[in-house]
Amino acid sequence: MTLTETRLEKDTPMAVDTAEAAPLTEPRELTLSEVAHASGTTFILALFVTLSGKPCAKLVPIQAVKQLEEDGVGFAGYAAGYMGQEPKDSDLVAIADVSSFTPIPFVKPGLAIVHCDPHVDGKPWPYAPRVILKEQLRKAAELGMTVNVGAEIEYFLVNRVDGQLVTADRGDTSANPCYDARDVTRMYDHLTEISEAMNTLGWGNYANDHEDGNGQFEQNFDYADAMTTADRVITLRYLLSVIAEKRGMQATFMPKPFTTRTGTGLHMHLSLWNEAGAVFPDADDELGLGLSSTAYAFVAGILEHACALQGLIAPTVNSYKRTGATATSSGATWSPRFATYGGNDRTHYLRVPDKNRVELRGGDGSANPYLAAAGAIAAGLDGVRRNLHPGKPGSGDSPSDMLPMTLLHAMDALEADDVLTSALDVAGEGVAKYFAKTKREEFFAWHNTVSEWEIDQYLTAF
Ligand SMILES: Nc1ncnc2c1ncn2[C@@H]1O[C@H](COP(=O)(O)OP(=O)(O)OP(=O)(O)O)[C@@H](O)[C@H]1O
Ligand SMILES: N[C@@H](CCC(=O)O)C(=O)O
Ligand SMILES: [Mg+2]
Ligand SMILES: [Mg+2]
Repeated sequence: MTLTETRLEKDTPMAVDTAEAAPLTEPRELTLSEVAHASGTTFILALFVTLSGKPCAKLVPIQAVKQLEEDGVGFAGYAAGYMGQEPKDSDLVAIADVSSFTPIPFVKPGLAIVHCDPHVDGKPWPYAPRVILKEQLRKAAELGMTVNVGAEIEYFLVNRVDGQLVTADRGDTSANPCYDARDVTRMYDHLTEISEAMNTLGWGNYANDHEDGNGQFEQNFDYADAMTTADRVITLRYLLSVIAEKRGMQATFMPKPFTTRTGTGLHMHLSLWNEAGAVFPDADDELGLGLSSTAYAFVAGILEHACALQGLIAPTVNSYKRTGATATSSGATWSPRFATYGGNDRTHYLRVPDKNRVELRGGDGSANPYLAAAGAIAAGLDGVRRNLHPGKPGSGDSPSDMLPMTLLHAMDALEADDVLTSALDVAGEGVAKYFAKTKREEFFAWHNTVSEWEIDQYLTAF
């Protein structure tokens, strides 16, 4: 649970005056208590994420930082929900990963977040999303590769008025609000507060825009290694939620909050790297995308496992109103219905914007970023190991490429897919079954609820 000085970014608030800490002859590892004290932290949110993507934390005062560093902090896993625990089970002990330590004084002066790995009885808990992603990164390392990921955070700013969901900016009602300069300006204080926070942290916020749906925004930050990006997605969702609340709004990452408007994606850009550098580019590519055979194999792996992967990157009932075979057509919503790939073309499941990366557009704001990255990497690496080829880019949609229509179809596909179930089952069987079972229950809970639509449709129909 330590951090080497050389990994600290100079311009982040956690940078330490190293002269005080140790001689500079060799990089030395900094402890949680050192980085916390050096950054003026007074309270730490020791945080882990459940399988459903809920951030859970205990607020630890600086006086107890040594205890957090040495023993972790305990949680009743069953109470957290969705962590594979029963009420009788031993505590989940969250062990801080100091490399994820992030001061967030923009929320409260002196506050920091540290992402933690839940353990049970001294061992990493296999139901913990961070533990699952770590295992997949270890598998990539066995192939001599590391994975970089860039994530795009889209969200709506909303309010509930008299039980109705409305956009927080009531003036934002244009038929095509995408990129509208006035909508961005009206939300200026919120957007710039988030932008400044990201840049203070050294994340490289480079754009903020109004998206395709009224009240929908996107705020971008630079890619990093897969684990860092997954942690940042969680941190940013948290920041967006609490900063929106400060202004009397709610930030929502729900995939499709409004039936008739564009949904909320979590696009993930992925690239592979080895000792020689970037693995994806290859100037000799005959198919014209500038990709190497390894990149094509990675693409082919994701396409082959796409239906099962949707179960991880589009994991709610609501997800299938944004994407999939029966959702509104792709041109209008920019979300895919078919598992296809192409060049710089946003109607595909996998888009290759340039020779350096592939963009996976199937995921949405309800995705757990650790499971989403783990699933995408497992699928892609399966293609690499088997040296698959995806065929020509841009070949049209065909019924055999259809993405799942509902969460239930996605769970069937997930359970039938050995590669993705083993990606979840890092310590043998259990997690994939548990995940699918819980998601099926979610599906039937929704299915068994009588909706307004049904009343309108059937009340006087017979
Ligand atoms: N080689 C790479 N590996 C992984 N991620 C990358 C790489 N190069 C760029 N990225 C990341 O890809 C993401 C691009 O997001 P951005 O929203 O700018 O693109 P976009 O997909 O064109 O947008 P949209 O889908 O909203 O039209 C950023 O997070 C960026 O840092
Ligand atoms: N909101 C779209 C993406 C829009 C875009 O490409 O910027 C989605 O659900 O994936
Ligand atoms: Mg974008
Ligand atoms: Mg995108």
